[in-house]
Amino acid sequence: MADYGNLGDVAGKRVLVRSDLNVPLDGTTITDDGRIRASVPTIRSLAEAGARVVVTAHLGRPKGAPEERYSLRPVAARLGELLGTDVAFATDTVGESARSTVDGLADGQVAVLENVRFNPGETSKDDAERSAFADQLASLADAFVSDGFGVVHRKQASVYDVAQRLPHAMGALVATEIDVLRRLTVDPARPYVVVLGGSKVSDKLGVIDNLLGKADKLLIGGGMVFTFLKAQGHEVGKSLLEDDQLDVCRAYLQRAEESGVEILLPTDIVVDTAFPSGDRTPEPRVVPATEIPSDALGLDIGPDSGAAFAAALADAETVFWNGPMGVFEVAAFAEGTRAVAEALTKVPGLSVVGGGDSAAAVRTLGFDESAFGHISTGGGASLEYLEGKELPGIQVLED
Ligand SMILES: Nc1ncnc2c1ncn2[C@@H]1O[C@H](COP(=O)(O)OP(=O)(O)OP(=O)(O)O)[C@@H](O)[C@H]1O
Ligand SMILES: O=C(O)[C@H](O)COP(=O)(O)O
Repeated sequence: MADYGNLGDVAGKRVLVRSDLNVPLDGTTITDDGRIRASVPTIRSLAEAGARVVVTAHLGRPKGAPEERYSLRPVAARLGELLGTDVAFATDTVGESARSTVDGLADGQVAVLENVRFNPGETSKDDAERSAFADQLASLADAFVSDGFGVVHRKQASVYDVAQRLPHAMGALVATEIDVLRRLTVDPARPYVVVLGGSKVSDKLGVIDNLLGKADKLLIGGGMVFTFLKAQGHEVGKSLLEDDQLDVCRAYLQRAEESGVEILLPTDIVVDTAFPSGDRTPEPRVVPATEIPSDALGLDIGPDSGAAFAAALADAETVFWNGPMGVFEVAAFAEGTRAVAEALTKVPGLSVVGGGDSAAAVRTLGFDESAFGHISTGGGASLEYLEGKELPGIQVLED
């Protein structure tokens, strides 16, 4: 029998799959298809089991109305290439096109619906509006499979409400992601080292609060560094800074000292006088982290810091890394990220890379994905999991 988890035999059934196909695009060119590839196994196994697979997903953050640049059409085409089969595409989310596309599916065929965020009901904070949209989505299917791990922290119609309306199951990707992240929260093998970077500073400070009680070492790079350096009384020039988080950073440094957790900040920084853009040739300079000139901004951790971070990772049994160490998209500021990625490939224990940009960095810098224990498709979702927050898209499956 063609079983899919607790859904039983799915042959001939219309199965709505929520995937996270939110990939970076340059025009209509997909610059990193990692999330599409990660979504393939669940879609393929349902199709092979004879289901009529209806994929719903978002791309970017459109404001509840169609916008050509956020169309999933190129993503559906790439999915078809990866599956090695034609994938039908509906030009709306739950309208005429969606209905006729789903009606036209034979057993084992796959369709992708247009960007679910083109409908204002998807992300609405108004329960009635979200419910009405979820009713329409649910009417397109007989069962629901939740496989968009990157979006399970969102209480949105296609993630949360639709699961309340249909027999549902957790997809293989979500199950794998949760399994790996659980190993980071429940009795992780030690030493447990966490590396944090990137630019969404205030989003990520919350995770530090939780990790101070769990990790043995915390390595901080990327745009997060400067709020910490400033909190220690150093000048940071024009670097990324969240002034309203200075007290929070000071409190973390204090708590780390009291609880014996080692927080490693970079000792040298690669600076430039302007953020890289257009044709301007970067003019990188390495300066001590405590002496960032007033006209400069920090764009990467320096070589000494890269080596120190690598050394701190050398004996790690568990590592979680989120957020690049610098503006890795520009070669002059990619070396810190490369040093950390390289070190992660050598750790003796479990290494997890979490976050859309971190995963893209690893791939664009040419690392083989198999050199890492796990590359998570979730940025915000994996952080919220590690923060100990309840994820609505998981909780609804367990209810
Ligand atoms: N010193 C810095 N100053 C400004 N931006 C930086 C700095 N270091 C890294 N970045 C930028 O941070 C961005 C990635 O940060 P982000 O916090 O979004 O990472 P992520 O968690 O891996 O991704 P996502 O949240 O999309 O899953 C990159 O585009 C990089 O250029
Ligand atoms: O890119 C992500 O982290 C996920 O696709 C979720 O997207 P969102 O932050 O726009 O909800």
